[in-house]
Amino acid sequence: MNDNVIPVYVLSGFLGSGKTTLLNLLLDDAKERGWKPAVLMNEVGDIHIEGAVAREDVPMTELLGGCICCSSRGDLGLELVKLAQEHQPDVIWIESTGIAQPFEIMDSVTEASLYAKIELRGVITVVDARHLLDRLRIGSGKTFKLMKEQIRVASHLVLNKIDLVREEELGEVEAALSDWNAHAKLAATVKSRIEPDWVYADWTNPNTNELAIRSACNNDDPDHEHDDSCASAPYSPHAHHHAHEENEAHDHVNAVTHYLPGAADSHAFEAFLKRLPDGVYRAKGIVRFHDTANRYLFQYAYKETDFLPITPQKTVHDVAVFIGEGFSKTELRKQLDDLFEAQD
Ligand SMILES: Nc1nc2c(ncn2[C@@H]2O[C@H](COP(=O)(O)OP(=O)(O)OP(=O)(O)O)[C@@H](O)[C@H]2O)c(=O)[nH]1
Repeated sequence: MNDNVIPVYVLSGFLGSGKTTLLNLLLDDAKERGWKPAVLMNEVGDIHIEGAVAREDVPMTELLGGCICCSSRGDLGLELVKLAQEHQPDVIWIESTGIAQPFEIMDSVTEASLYAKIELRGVITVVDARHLLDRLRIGSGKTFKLMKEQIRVASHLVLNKIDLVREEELGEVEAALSDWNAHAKLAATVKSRIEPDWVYADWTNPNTNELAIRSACNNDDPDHEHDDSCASAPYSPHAHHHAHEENEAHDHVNAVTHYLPGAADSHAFEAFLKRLPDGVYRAKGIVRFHDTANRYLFQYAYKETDFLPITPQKTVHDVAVFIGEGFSKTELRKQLDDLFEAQD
């Protein structure tokens, strides 16, 4: 059994922005790398119309008839756990419906981390450049608000369909994106053509333990053509512009999943929760303490904490997850490691 943590990526973005196009590209790439991917899809209607993406070799779960962020939210977590346990994939992508609220999805993904060894590694939001431009000009409305929210929580922004806007218009949309989310990595694309390492750059492949970096935009490659896909890759001048923000970007966290190596002192842990920065909206996890007999399920929401003693019937891992923005992921992990020191 693969005992490593399975990375989960959420593909977000408004209806028709290019998420499925991106997913297809990522699946092709995964195949080339010899990875075993799995996909969780969600459609608003009752019938999934993206048959094009269905592949026999990729485990795929569909949540139909609702939006994963509301009616079938519990199902998302359950299905995710099932996918992880049954297939032990190397990576899971969740393609969310174009009208999903990203914070809610993150909440259910991190919830699933309590039951299976998975970790939310990124939220990739695909933005239709033309559509956003039109919405910017109107400047209000439900759709505009939702697009803004999806952009705000992204770790990666794919500004797609740039073939449909003029150069000066592109500048206008880019300015809006960096205004709403200065920390996300940004790539401007046609047909969502990114270089996948741009997404995986800091991900160590769980099966090989090697950093999964492969530069397809290598100019030494005799087959290399400097086409759109390379122009939109992180190695392009455009993306270099954002490269200096990369360290910061890691600290602009949407969600942190931290598997705990040992037990902590219960009072020290409570004090740690009380001291959590304001940017942490939500935390939960399964923890063990030196000074108590039980393991505990803890919940934290807007400064309120709750501990429930548990006796799991099945194997569950000790883990703590945090959702919020503008707090330091590195600092949080360090504090947790200090608290939950591994026992020999
Ligand atoms: N002109 C243009 N069309 C594009 C581009 N990228 C994708 N499309 C087209 O836009 C349409 C929607 O793309 P999808 O990838 O299905 O978008 P989606 O976000 O998965 O759509 P939903 O599932 O409805 O949310 C398709 O017809 C694509 O071929 C692009 O860069 N430029």
